[in-house]
Amino acid sequence: MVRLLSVAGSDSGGGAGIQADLKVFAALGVHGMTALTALTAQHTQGVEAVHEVPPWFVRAQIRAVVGDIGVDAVKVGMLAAAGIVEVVADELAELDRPVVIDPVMVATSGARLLAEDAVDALRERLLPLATLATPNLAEARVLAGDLSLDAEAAAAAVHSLGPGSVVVTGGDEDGVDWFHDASGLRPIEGPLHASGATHGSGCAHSAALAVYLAQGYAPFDAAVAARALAARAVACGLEDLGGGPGPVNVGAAVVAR
Ligand SMILES: Nc1ncnc2c1ncn2[C@@H]1O[C@H](COP(=O)(O)OP(=O)(O)OP(=O)(O)O)[C@@H](O)[C@H]1O
Ligand SMILES: Cc1ncc(CO)c(N)n1
Repeated sequence: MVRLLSVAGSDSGGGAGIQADLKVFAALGVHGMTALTALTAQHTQGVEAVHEVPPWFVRAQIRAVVGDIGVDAVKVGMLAAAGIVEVVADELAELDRPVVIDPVMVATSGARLLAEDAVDALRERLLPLATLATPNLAEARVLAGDLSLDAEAAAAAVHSLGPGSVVVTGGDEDGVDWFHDASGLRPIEGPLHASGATHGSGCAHSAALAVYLAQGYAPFDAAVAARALAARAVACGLEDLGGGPGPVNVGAAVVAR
């Protein structure tokens, strides 16, 4: 049994965060485990409140599962605070496993999911530990420190910060994901679905990437497969749920393969 660990926040609305990750893990037939970093009181229209988990307890959750069950790959999502970034970096540095870092910063609704003073720690401590990093264009620009970059330039700039490879996702732009590794830049193209159900697309994408890396896919092949799964999850998304962008539907996406 392939064992996945998600280090991420809880979305009470069940669309993003840990809830999306566990749905992906179950749908792809792997064993999912979690280290919660924060609880959000959240729905499709926004984030009402955030309750951070103390860094020592994030560390305790990671150590608990690594020590007994073992981990084949890790997906990192919302980290909330600099102290949490530091302990996650400490623990991942000890773990010789593929790591996907989704540098979650701001929810689609505009709520901050990472404190502004935690961006430097994310860039300097965590990104160099990533097998693959999956910023969207806005996150890639912040990490690169240049808000005027286009997706191709942003992918190159984030790659130079130390991850093995980078995918700048294009869901909010044109649907083209830009992959950059040591051999350069490649587009990952596919349909852009006109769906009102995109909540959790980025979480589902990075969780699927971690599964495919654990199963031995090369990073580019994993990124192609994860883009296809995330796109189908958007196409099958639950548009009628809630008053905002509805949750992606990962289970239906896997059945539709
Ligand atoms: N409307 C869409 N049609 C097809 N694919 C999509 C669509 N929206 C997003 N995707 C795909 O989903 C994956 C996640 O990308 P996206 O840019 O949505 O991440 P994100 O902005 O981090 O998501 P989130 O809204 O969860 O923060 C990418 O592979 C992207 O191409
Ligand atoms: C908990 C959580 N993680 C990530 C995102 C980004 O989609 C979100 N909205 N909520």
